[in-house]
Amino acid sequence: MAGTLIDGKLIAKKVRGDIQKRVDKLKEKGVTPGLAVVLVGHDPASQAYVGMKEKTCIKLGIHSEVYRLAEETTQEELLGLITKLNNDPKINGILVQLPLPKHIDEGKVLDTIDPEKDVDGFHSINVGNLVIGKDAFVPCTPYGVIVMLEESGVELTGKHVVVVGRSNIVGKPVATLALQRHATVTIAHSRTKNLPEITRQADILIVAVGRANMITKEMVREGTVVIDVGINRVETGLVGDVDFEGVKEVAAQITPVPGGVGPMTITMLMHNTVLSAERR
Ligand SMILES: Nc1nc2c(c(=O)[nH]1)N[C@@H](CN(C=O)c1ccc(C(=O)N[C@@H](CCC(=O)O)C(=O)O)cc1)CN2
Repeated sequence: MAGTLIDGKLIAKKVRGDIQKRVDKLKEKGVTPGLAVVLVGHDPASQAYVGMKEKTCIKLGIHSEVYRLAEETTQEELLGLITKLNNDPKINGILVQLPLPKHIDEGKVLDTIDPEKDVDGFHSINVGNLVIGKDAFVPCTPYGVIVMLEESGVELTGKHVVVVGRSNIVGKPVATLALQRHATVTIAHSRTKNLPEITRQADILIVAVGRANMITKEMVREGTVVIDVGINRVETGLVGDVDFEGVKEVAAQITPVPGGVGPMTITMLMHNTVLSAERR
């Protein structure tokens, strides 16, 4: 292997150590941070992620409430629960697991969460504040990507960051965060022409498109740092958006799947929940 591995599990463990200290400090002051997670329906991957969030809260001593609602829950019922959680002093963070069933308006739900408890950073106010550089909750996966780069000694200033994918959850916010750190940023997407020509210009390549193994060795220049945000379930198990075996031969540093960005998502959620409790 030419490049070195960016070990998400190891970095997540280190960051969680710091979060643990902050939880302990809050508890000394009589404050227990609290996170409420709402899951609608029975998507197996979502159920697993919610279980992982609950387990991590318990490990860190964060109060955890999980609401598992039936697939046919109405939008009004869901908004009612969010309003109740907005007014609950035990709860510092509220997260609605995505994706939601089709009959529910995702934007309406996310904008009903109190922006001060919006630990996912998906409320329009937090999205807007992030873009203009004001105080905001930073969405967990993009935040995790930036922390991984920083912990791996990768400087962003002046670098060409190419983001493949323009989702609200990952592509757009990670591009914003890289820009704030003085990178030159290109966002590529499904309609981008000559994608390999663009990805080969990257110093740092961040891929979040949800298509198994779509970034091949030929699309990556020697010495690039490659961050794979994709999690795709294929017959052989979990794979990313990057053809790991091929690309690792040319990359300077690369994240694996699993064990790369994934563990950082839940870690940064814990960070945001503790931050919300500290702000209170
Ligand atoms: N409200 C939200 N919904 C969703 C988010 C989000 O940030 N907020 N992100 C994803 C899912 N997600 C957290 O919710 C998540 C995805 C992956 C992992 C993770 O640790 N993955 C492991 C593999 C785990 C496995 O075996 O499946 C890894 O990559 O090593 C954690 C959280 C969509 N929804």
